[in-house]
Amino acid sequence: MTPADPTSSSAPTPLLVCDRIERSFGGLKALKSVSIAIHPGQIFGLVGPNGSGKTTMVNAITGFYPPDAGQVRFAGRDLRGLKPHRIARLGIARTFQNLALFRGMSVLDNILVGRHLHMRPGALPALFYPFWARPAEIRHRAVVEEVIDFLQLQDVRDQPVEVIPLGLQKRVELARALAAEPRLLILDEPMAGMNQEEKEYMARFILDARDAFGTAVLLIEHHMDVVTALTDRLLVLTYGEPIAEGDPHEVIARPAVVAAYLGKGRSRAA
Ligand SMILES: Nc1ncnc2c1ncn2[C@@H]1O[C@H](COP(=O)(O)OP(=O)(O)OP(=O)(O)O)[C@@H](O)[C@H]1O
Repeated sequence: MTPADPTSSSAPTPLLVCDRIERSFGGLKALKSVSIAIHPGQIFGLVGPNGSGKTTMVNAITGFYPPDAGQVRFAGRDLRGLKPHRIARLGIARTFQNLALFRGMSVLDNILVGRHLHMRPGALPALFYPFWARPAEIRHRAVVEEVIDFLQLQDVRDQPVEVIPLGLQKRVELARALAAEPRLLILDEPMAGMNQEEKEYMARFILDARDAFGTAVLLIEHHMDVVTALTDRLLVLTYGEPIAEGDPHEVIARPAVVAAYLGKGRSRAA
């Protein structure tokens, strides 16, 4: 552990701060005063039963459904009013609960899409292509090649993405997100539908990505074995409300959390 241990919630400056986020859909309060602080290099777990507000929280952070109240700060910057692509450009990449890959495109091209945030199309770069745009393109390709090596996707790089197994498709989504060189990676159920071996691979890649690039991770996941193995800190939501937060092993044993998962009402943890 380093002096400013990123896995500790007491590390000095959080990368992401969500302060008392509220979000409603019509009469439904999907998020009720939810706060999160994630530090650089930390893997932060967000769990809760179906419909508890996890994806809504991700959408509040990434600007897809801006909060009705509360504040999101990333790297010291207030994200209020920013469009999703601007937020992404600040260094937040996400994967989706349901795969959002481009069918008909190769694995390589799908991963290249992750670089588009860093591309600056325009007449001027095109005019001075050999001097200006070409070096940028070489750099984009180099980053993508590095990610392909890192996630061991060499064997399928030229295949149409829809023909490879689901576990590998999920890995391609992770690759596309990593290709953006994010400071915060948001993974919405990255192991859904995977077999045990695929889950173990994905878990290893998430840990390796954090270790290699120092990326902070917000992980939404239903598999509790994965959550306790990977996360440094855990927040549990039920009906849009935080009911427990802290050390993952300790949190999942709390009676309120057990009750929430067993559907035995909405008792609160201290
Ligand atoms: N665009 C929307 N319009 C209306 N209601 C929505 C919308 N998005 C989410 N909700 C509602 O908000 C609540 C929280 O949904 P959300 O998808 O955030 O839960 P979740 O914890 O991610 O669930 P799951 O584990 O099933 O993915 C649910 O009651 C859901 O029906």
